[in-house]
Amino acid sequence: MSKEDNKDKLRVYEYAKSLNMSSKEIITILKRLDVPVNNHMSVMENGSVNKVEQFFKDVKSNAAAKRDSGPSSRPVNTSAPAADSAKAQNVNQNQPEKQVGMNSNPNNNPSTTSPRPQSGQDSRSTQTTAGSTQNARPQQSGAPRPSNTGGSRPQGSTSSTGGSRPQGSNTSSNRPQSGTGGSRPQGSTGTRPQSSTGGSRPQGGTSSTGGSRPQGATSSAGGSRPQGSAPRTDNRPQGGAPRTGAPSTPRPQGAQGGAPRTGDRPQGAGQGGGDFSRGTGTGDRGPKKTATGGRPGPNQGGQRRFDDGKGGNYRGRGGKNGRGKNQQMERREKIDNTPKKIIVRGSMTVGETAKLLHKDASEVIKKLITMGVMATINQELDIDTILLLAGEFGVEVEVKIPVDEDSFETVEENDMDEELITRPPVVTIMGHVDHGKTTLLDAIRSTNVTGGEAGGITQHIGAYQVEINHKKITFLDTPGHEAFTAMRARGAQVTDMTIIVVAADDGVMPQTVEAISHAKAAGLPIIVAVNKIDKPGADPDKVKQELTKYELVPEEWGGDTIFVNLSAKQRTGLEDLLEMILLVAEVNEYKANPDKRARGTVIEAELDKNRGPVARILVQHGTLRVGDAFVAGNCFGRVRAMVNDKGRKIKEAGPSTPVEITGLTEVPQAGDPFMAFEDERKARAIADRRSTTQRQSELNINTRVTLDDLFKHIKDGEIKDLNVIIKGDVQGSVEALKGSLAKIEVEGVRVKILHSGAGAITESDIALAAASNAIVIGFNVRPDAQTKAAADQEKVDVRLHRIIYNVIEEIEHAMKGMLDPIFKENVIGHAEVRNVFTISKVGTIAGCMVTSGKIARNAEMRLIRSGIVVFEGKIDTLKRFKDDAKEVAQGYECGITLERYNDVKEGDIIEAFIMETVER
Ligand SMILES: Nc1nc2c(ncn2[C@@H]2O[C@H](COP(=O)(O)OP(=O)(O)OP(=O)(O)O)[C@@H](O)[C@H]2O)c(=O)[nH]1
Repeated sequence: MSKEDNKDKLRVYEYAKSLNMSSKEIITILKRLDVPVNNHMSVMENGSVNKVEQFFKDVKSNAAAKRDSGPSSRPVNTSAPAADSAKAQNVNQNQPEKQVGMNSNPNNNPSTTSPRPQSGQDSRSTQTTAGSTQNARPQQSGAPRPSNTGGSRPQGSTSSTGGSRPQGSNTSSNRPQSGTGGSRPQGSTGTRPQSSTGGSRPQGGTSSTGGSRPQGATSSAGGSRPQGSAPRTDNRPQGGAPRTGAPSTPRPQGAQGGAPRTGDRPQGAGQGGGDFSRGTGTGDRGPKKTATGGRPGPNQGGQRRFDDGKGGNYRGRGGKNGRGKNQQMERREKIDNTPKKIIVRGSMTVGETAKLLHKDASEVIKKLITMGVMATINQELDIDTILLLAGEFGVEVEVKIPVDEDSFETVEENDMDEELITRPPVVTIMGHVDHGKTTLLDAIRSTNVTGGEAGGITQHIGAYQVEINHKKITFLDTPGHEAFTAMRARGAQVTDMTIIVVAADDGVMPQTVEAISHAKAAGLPIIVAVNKIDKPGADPDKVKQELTKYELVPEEWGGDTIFVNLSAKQRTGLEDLLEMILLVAEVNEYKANPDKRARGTVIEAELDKNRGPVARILVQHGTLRVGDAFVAGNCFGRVRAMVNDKGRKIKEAGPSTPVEITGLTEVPQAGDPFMAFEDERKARAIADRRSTTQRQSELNINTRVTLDDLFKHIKDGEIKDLNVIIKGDVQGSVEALKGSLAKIEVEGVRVKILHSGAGAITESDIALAAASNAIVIGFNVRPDAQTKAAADQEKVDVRLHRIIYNVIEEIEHAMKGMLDPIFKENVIGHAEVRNVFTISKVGTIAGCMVTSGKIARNAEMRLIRSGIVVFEGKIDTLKRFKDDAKEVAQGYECGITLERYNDVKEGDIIEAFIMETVER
């Protein structure tokens, strides 16, 4: 990987990570260098990287210069051979440079690191033995040791011996320096924000050797490291032994690993950390550090560093110092912890989102404010906001909305383009009675049997496939629009295109028009097959002419409808028809993903005497295999056997393949959705829940539109078109009605006539209305008993009229929400007549006892005698003793006179009621 490549779009945090430094450190350096930078997400241009690198170099050379001049730095270490130290020096000198190299390659850690591991490991292993043992000792012995470690190191110069060093006698003195430190040998000083680190060191110092050190080493070093490294290295060899376990450890590594390490420096730092901790492990802080340092993973500079950090925290906690520092560390960790990608399954609260992003809620809230969203921690964020928010943090989001598998037919699966393959189109044939639908289906089936399918004997399984030009077409075997629409009414969208068969000798007939309406209502492409052209008197052009009225204009006349002349009986023109089907299919690019669990629709199902429930299904997505568990409607099962339309047993069926399956527990209905599930238990549970839901929804009100609730649907924005089917006694009145309805103008909604025709209202009309959420208007026609029953069952609103004006007015009012209000009677109470007084000029007064509810002065009433209503009217006066009363409650006596009625008798019951309007 070239340096350049990696510099592309390099962000501060990435760069920092590559150096095992914190973003904050890099930001500080950048600011020092007057490079504009906002936060850890800021992009680092090549120039900035170079500046930082140069900075490191300078620091290094400064350090080297100091080192050379300052005699102090070299504590002499017993164990470290001179040669080593020399080596180490070199190494260190190199380090920064190499680091630089590294720096430029922030993304390359792995590769860069790779050499490192070995060296690291090597060194470590050696180290450990040398360093750690040695170190450990002194440490243990020396209580003070801890303190020093970190700080002393650089200064270690002062104290020469490991032993002494630890005591930090110096420490104190040195430390400060180091702390200040920056001053620290390397003069890197300034750079080091880590002087703070330096700070940490002391902590560490105090509390624990290793602990602080590593930190210091690792993190602080971060930026400074390079610098620090230089001197340190020097120390290293020497210090190796003496220097307390922790600190020294890395050194040796460095020494040994010298060469390789160089390159890796940054990681080296990390490793150093690791080593430190190890050293420590040997020493006091055993467990934690070991844990930390224990990870010898070669390339994990970064991780280690974390670990070190943690180690540091632990120590910090254990120790007395530096909560604040720990927090700093934590914060640093959090930054580094920012996930690359999160998975979102719906809206979440700010708190939850923050957690997912590994951020403080406050940080997220602040970010939201900058995005213009004021939110509290418990406020819900929708997916869009989460997407934006995550983007602000540079985090990628994958949205996974959980699927409600119970209503699997409504689940939309989005497949990637590359997962989709072209599937055969699914075709339905429709047309008027006797125009030749069945003959055409048979002709296609028998003449286009795929090669190799013996004898061409096909089995009726509700659909079949033919092949032409190596492409398949699936035909639904049940001709006629009723069956088609019945399926559609059940929510099944099975067909891709329709063939409308019109006999050339007969022309367009009522059911031709119906079929066209049904196909259009389903939004499907139409191909017109002009059949029976062999017959004398056949006039294909007349058919074309007639169909223009229904917006089916042939291409040669400037339209876009494909017409094919054929004779199903003589089997001519069939190929043309098939080719046209393929053409339409090609244009519409019907595709499906075969590599997922199967979904489809039940075309037919029955109970077979021998085989039990049998379902013919069309697989529409995925691939169905023998043995698959599935749900079909409210039934479930496991595919026991699968047979194709040629009667052959098959093991699997892909998209657009019709198959007959056995293995169901019950018989589903045509149009039921079908889906395979991972196991039978799940399929059973889903089927059970589906049937419960279905029972409940059947109890609930229908969702079909009626004129009574039309306005509500319009108000709720659920309806923009009022779908209407018009049937009239004669074509003339139908046309007149259509014309008038088209003129109705109500804002936000329009009348859409799905189908119209002369003749009685038929079951087919009801089916179309049910499938398309339409109302049916009958003008001077009525439905027969069967159709009426179908309409009741499907809850289709059928309006019967004899005067066009009334139809228009009713629909217009319904659209405007101006239909007369519906009144409902509400009985408020009963009173029994106990005495009757007749007073001249007043009339008959009924002395009553209120037996239930109350009697109100303004209520309406009916007088009931022996169960028969003898009068219905209004209460004239209502009195309690001599006073007028507004109402009298149950258990009280009252006097009542009725408006314009005096023939009240003892024992009569006065029922009071009020009329209330009911919201539509
Ligand atoms: N001459 C001639 N007769 C045909 C042709 N196609 C169909 N027929 C005849 O027309 C009659 C009706 O054909 P069917 O295929 O049953 O028509 P259908 O549309 O399926 O009729 P239903 O199932 O009742 O709706 C039969 O007697 C066929 O033999 C054709 O291309 N030419």
